[in-house]
Amino acid sequence: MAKTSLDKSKIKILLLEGVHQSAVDNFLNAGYTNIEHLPTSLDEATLIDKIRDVHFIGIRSRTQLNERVFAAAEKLVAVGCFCIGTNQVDLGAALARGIPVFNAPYSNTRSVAELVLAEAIMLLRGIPEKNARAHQGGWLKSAKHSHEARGKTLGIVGYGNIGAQLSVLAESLGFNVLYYDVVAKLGMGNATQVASLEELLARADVVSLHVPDVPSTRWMIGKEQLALMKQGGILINASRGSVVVIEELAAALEAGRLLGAAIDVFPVEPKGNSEEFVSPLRGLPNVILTPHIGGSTLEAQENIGIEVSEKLITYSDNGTTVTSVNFPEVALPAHPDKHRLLHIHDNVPGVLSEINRVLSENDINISGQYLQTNEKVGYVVIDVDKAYGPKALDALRHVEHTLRVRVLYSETNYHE
Ligand SMILES: NC(=O)C1=CN([C@@H]2O[C@H](COP(=O)(O)OP(=O)(O)OC[C@H]3O[C@@H](n4cnc5c(N)ncnc54)[C@H](O)[C@@H]3O)[C@@H](O)[C@H]2O)C=CC1
Ligand SMILES: O=C(O)C(=O)COP(=O)(O)O
Repeated sequence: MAKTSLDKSKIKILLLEGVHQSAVDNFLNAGYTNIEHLPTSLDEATLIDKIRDVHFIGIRSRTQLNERVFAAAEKLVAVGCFCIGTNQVDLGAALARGIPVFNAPYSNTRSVAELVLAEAIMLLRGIPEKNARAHQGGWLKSAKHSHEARGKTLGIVGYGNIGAQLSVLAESLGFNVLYYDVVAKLGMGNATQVASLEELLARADVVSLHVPDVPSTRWMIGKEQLALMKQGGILINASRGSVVVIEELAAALEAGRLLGAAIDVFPVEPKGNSEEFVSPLRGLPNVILTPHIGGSTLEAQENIGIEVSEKLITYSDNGTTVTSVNFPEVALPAHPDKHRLLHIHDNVPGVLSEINRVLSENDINISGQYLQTNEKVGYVVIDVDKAYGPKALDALRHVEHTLRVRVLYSETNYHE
């Protein structure tokens, strides 16, 4: 057996941003004991310093994993985003180093949808201002600008998991639902897709944004789009702070063009709970400001902790990459009597035949081989009956275009 193997207690796991304890428990139960669990994100310099000997990192939406961080992450095997969005990770930089990135695509979907629905009702009734006044001893009893949700039109921009979940909840309350998406999507219930963002903005009483942070959504709602919204319309953004030009939203609210807004995500967010939150929206009436807590419920966080840690453990133990957001997806059987080689390489012609030539030259008989590729990377998993000797491993590492080689030995679950 190769002595270069690493046992589970030596695999270092760094969990940032208060990832739920359920993740720590899962890692411990799976035999991974070298875990550092921190309540906050780290600034770039500290992260670069810390990540050098880390094998698995778990983050949420705040930690930026950019090219500079990946360049320092010499031992990094995989990344877990304990959230939905993965825009904080340079997925290309990870892929170029053979590092799969996982997330939790559904675990906080419901939490966001529930919050948005509640905010829509609160804003339609002018509750933020009435509530603030009452706390100050005021009494704003009036039906002016107060509306039922029933019969109003909710316009959902981005009809993915959250948008569709919101659509179902909103219809049950009596909203008519319209949605705009760049992809043709099946509408839930009676929800109807419209052909353009402009049409949605013009027809909706409440507009809610549920798009990812991608180039096409960056600053997609600014002065021009706000001007298309109905007089007295409502805007809700619990997607990403880069989607709305916040100064232009503040201007529309101040001018009385919009009745209200609920904003959970901001172009610049405080790094932690002790830093001041600065925004042109502060102090505006009928504006709900929340500190990026759309997905922050105990239920969601516990489920996310379990889901993402399981994906990292499965990849570590077995090589499966199913649901990775940047990597070829390979679903692998268990390998109790087999030694498993994970070979990650640039997706160029000839690499697989070169790998097989090395195996054949070293008299290694293949009992199972699984290959998936994406545009950039090939991921081949090879099960064999006898351990890979150091000579064969060395040759496999030197196959041209190799990005990374890992070995999972069957008897001891040793990893390289
Ligand atoms: N506030 C919070 O705490 C949370 C925020 N989020 C944010 O919500 C976003 C949406 O989450 P999911 O619904 O799970 O994502 P999803 O990927 O299921 O849906 C996104 C939808 O947006 C559509 N889309 C992409 N570009 C578009 C464009 N230019 N115009 C219109 N539609 C476009 C996609 O086709 C897709 O249907 C996440 O990417 C994340 O940034 C997610 C969870 C919690
Ligand atoms: O799931 C997401 O994309 C979110 O925005 C939630 O982020 P958080 O885990 O609260 O930092």
